Amino acid sequence: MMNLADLGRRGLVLLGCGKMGSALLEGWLGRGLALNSVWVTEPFPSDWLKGLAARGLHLNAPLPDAPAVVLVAVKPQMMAEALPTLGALGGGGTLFLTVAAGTPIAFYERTLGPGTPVIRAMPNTPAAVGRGITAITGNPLASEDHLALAEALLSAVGQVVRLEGEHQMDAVTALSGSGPAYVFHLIEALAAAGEAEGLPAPLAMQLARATVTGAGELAHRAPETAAQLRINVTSPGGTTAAALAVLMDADTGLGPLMQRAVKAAADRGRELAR
Ligand SMILES: NC(=O)C1=CN([C@@H]2O[C@H](COP(=O)(O)OP(=O)(O)OC[C@H]3O[C@@H](n4cnc5c(N)ncnc54)[C@H](O)[C@@H]3O)[C@@H](O)[C@H]2O)C=CC1
Ligand SMILES: O=C(O)[C@@H]1CCC=N1
Repeated sequence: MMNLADLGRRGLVLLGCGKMGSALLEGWLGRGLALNSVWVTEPFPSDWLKGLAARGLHLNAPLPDAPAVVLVAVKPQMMAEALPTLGALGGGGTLFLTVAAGTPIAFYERTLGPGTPVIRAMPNTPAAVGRGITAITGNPLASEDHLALAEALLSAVGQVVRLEGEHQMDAVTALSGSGPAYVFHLIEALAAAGEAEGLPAPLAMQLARATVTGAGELAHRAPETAAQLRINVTSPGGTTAAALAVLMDADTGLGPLMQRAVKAAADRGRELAR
């Protein structure tokens, strides 16, 4: 049975440590993972990573023979080049936990050998502040212990949900994996709209940013549904109702637009899988 103590003893390997790998690593180190139990393979290490290496993290060093977990966090486009370098760790007791969008579990099984436990996870960047959400699903070799270990690791940086199966992964990627970008773009669009109504740019951006983060925090904490929170802002015949008439238009509103955006992301995930 594998647990977090085992992870400290046998080691955690990160293949690729860019934005997502760093967000996860930051969360784990914050939760007490020892620097000397982490091996990172990263051709372009950040200054942050180099600083960690100076304090005991193994950076671009020979890997342990049988680490407890390999976290795969390279771009799908780099996968075919990067993953075979870890071929020797496949088919043994090492769990491969991958966050790459689009790359199907079958690819890892083909590259690492059929006896390899693989868990595919889709996190998002709010993990950097402990407020991510990650969806996971494993191959048949990923045991309940493996899933529990992945859950323990990923819950260090936010919520974790288990999927029915890999068939849900492209939709999840399109919703929560890419979703933070849609929200950041909402901040940009809201600020630009404020500017168009005559506000100076810095003030418009301050108002937009605080509004989105404040509303997000309220949605996080309040027991009411999102619909009820929306209704609470909307005075009959008032300003919000006028805006929502535009945003909730069945043909030209945010609903159909968001559907198109999420479908484009899910389609791209399916394309990357080919
Ligand atoms: N950024 C995000 O919001 C999310 C990203 N993901 C997934 O996480 C993965 C990484 O994405 P990001 O961190 O955003 O990209 P990134 O480009 O910031 O990080 C990828 C890292 O892999 C490194 N790399 C390239 N070739 C390598 C090799 N041969 N061996 C080892 N490392 C190598 C790069 O130098 C880079 O630092 C992707 O597969 C993406 O689909 C998943 C969920 C959310
Ligand atoms: O844009 C991407 O492909 C990755 C997956 C989810 C978020 N970023």
